[in-house]
Amino acid sequence: MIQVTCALIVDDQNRLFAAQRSESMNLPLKWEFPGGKIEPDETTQECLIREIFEELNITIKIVKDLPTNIHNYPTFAIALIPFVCNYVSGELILKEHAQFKWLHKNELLDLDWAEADIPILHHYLNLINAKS
Ligand SMILES: Nc1nc2c([nH]c(=O)n2[C@H]2C[C@H](O)[C@@H](COP(=O)(O)OP(=O)(O)OP(=O)(O)O)O2)c(=O)[nH]1
Repeated sequence: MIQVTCALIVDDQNRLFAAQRSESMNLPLKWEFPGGKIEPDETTQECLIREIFEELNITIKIVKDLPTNIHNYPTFAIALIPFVCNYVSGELILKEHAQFKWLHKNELLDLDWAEADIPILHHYLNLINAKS
């Protein structure tokens, strides 16, 4: 099973960052939380900070971990390890994705998400709805 970290990056208006995978990637044009596969000898947090810098050219701060979601796609299985994060610095430049959006909570479910992300999105929405 591949271990993949992903970032739920929240801005100061409580919008969440969503990125669309490009046509040439696995799961083409699906929306996801940016991140990537854990390399040997790095922690999940180190992986996520590295991946976000590689993919988006920004530095983030990890705020909180959310429960890992195990998902079986038809051809592979994934353990998707999510973290709530804040933007710290850097100009946002898309290095791999087709496009991105900053979305309010009521807009998030309209996107065509990668299947493994959907339980994570619901967990996040339950958390913030419980707070408000
Ligand atoms: N990054 C990321 N990948 C996801 C998410 N949901 C989901 O099913 N995936 C899948 C898509 C890919 O098959 C796999 C992650 O691969 P990736 O291509 O993004 O990661 P990577 O940059 O480390 O990969 P690579 O180019 O080194 O092969 O996990 C998600 O929210 N974020």
